Amino acid sequence: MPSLDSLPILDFSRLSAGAEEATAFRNELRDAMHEVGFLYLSGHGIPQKLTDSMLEISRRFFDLPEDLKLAVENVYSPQFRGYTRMGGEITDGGVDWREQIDIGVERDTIAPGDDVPDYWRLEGPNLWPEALPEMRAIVSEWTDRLSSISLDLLRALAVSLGAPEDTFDAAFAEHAFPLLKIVRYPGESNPDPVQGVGSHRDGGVLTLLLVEPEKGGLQVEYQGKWIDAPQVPGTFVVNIGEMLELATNGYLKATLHRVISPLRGTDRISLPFFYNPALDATMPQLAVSPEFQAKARGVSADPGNSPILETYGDNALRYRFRAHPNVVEAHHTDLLAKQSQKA
Ligand SMILES: O=C(O)CCC(=O)C(=O)O
Ligand SMILES: [Fe+2]
Repeated sequence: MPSLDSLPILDFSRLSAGAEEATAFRNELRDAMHEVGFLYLSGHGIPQKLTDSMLEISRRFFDLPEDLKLAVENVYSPQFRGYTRMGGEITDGGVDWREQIDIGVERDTIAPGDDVPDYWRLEGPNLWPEALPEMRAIVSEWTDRLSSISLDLLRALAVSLGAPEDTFDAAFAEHAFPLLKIVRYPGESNPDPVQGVGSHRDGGVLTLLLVEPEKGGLQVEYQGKWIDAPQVPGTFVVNIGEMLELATNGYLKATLHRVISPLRGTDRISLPFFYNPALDATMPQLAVSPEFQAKARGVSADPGNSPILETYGDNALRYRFRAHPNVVEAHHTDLLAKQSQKA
């Protein structure tokens, strides 16, 4: 593939514009996710009003007084939900210059036991800021809509690779484990930017990212170079996570990316949504047709050099341990020895 100045753009509405358009969309989706692993998705049908409400409630959250944000700090959540203060997260061995709130699926906690895998510790309630009671309903509509688009994209990818359309459905049907992060990158320096979030691959299946209008900072690796991926109006950035790379034996690519901090005097809000399967799901190995299998590259090395684990929950827990040592210290020191073998 020739060099690339910007990510490909694909119009999601083509998937429901007749058989021919749908096939063309699926093939272009597959090729972009094979070559680049990232694209902009337009035509997704999310009402602008909902997007505006999400960005507005996000900004209001970050504008809350520090003590109200710290009242929902992740250190109070064994499930790693809630607020991460500035400098409280580590990626690629470096400190990320961002604050965020993590919101997952609202479920009961699961009692520990000898036969209960450790990753079930990630199931449980969210921490919602009391000052913003309307946040819950907006976020829940957002995650429902994004889950539905994500599943359609997965089905399209399955078909495009010659596999049954429902290949991935079971892993998500009953107990999917999506996660929304609401993130703010403050502008801290000038002229030399700092690490907003360090270079990484996403650990799940598929990520849909909304960035505030007119904000840059996201960079995506392509052929050994960083490509800028500024916000494009009306689109989400969509990318492949490591579990989908694993499921396709590397045919679809989980691509390295990072965010460079904005300059002092500005900031940047983004909403990465990670569409993840049930914690106990193993990704089905896709029966990729021979034509594509021949071009599969195998699976990229995890940045920490450890193999991607087959069960999603094992990966999820490992990522959480790496990124949020304060939560581990408060709730999970009993697992430290076991986890450090997997790290
Ligand atoms: O904020 C962004 O633009 C991307 C964030 C990201 O890559 C992540 O949180 O995994
Ligand atoms: Fe990411």
